[in-house]
Amino acid sequence: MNRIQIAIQKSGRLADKSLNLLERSGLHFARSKDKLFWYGRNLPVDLLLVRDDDIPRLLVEGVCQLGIVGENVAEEKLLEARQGRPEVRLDSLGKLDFGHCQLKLAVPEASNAKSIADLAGKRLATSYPQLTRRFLDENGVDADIVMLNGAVEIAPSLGTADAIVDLVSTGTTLRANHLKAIEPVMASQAALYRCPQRLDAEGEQLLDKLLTRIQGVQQAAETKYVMLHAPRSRLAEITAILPGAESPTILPLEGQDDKVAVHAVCTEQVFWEHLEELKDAGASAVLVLPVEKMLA
Ligand SMILES: Nc1ncnc2c1ncn2[C@@H]1O[C@H](COP(=O)(O)OP(=O)(O)OP(=O)(O)O)[C@@H](O)[C@H]1O
Ligand SMILES: O=P(O)(O)OC[C@H]1O[C@H](OP(=O)(O)OP(=O)(O)O)[C@H](O)[C@@H]1O
Ligand SMILES: [Mg+2]
Repeated sequence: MNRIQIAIQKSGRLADKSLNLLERSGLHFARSKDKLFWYGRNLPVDLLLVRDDDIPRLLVEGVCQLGIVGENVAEEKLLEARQGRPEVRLDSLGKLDFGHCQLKLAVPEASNAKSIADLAGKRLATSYPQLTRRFLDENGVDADIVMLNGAVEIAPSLGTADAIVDLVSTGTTLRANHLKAIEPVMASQAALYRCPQRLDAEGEQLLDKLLTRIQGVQQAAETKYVMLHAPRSRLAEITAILPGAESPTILPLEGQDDKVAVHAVCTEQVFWEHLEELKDAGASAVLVLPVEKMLA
């Protein structure tokens, strides 16, 4: 059968987490430091390490069958490709819960602008001209877009733009450049995409298998195995506190009639607040363990 190629970012914000996710999904690659192609050792699945901007096109053209890229880049490149070919598609297989950021409209701290409407006729610097144009159009505002590939945040102080549309996470970059965000344009995180072309039956089966594994790893990341001792009389109260736990296992404790052991798979995040509530409800010996893999 043909091998499946997965495209991920070679280096940058998404690189390590993308590779880590695939490795935790049981894919092993013959790593090579300089090469852009890592051969899959245990499954017919290889890795292509590229600039993130190239990933959407590799998928659209079917050069790669799977890819991990920020929704911001996928959407920007899709809008760009659709200008010449309106039929172009890219199928998202789900968000991956890393690489969280927001594309935001920001202006100099001293500016009076409060919204995009206040920037009519002005210049907006961005690396995302398509998303910025769509945002302008949606708001019925006309403004000039100054395309910059990097260092967008210095455009206002250089006098080449009046505002920027750029990625923000902690806000440190904006603050360091005396800018303030005034409107969100798009929320983004890393997502898994597939090529729009259908593969042969074997290829589709392998894609399904990979997707199930990746979802299993993601679900396991949120899931915790909780073990505790509970007074029999407060069992209902205690199990109700366990977040996302369906039918916990109740086990007897040797020599103790009034206490039982409770084991539960919590599919939602377990916070310190939950543990404090459990303790207040009479639970003791509470253990929270990570879950490595899950298969429903
Ligand atoms: N500050 C941030 N916090 C979290 N995620 C971010 C942040 N900045 C960017 N991202 C996400 O990570 C993606 C990659 O960001 P990065 O800065 O590594 O891109 P790049 O410089 O374009 O890399 P490349 O060299 O691959 O083109 C972005 O497109 C976005 O989805
Ligand atoms: O709100 P913050 O937490 O400061 O994050 C935002 C910054 O992060 C990204 O750049 P990155 O640091 O990845 O470097 P780059 O500009 O070289 O891509 C983005 O382009 C912003 O500049
Ligand atoms: Mg890039």
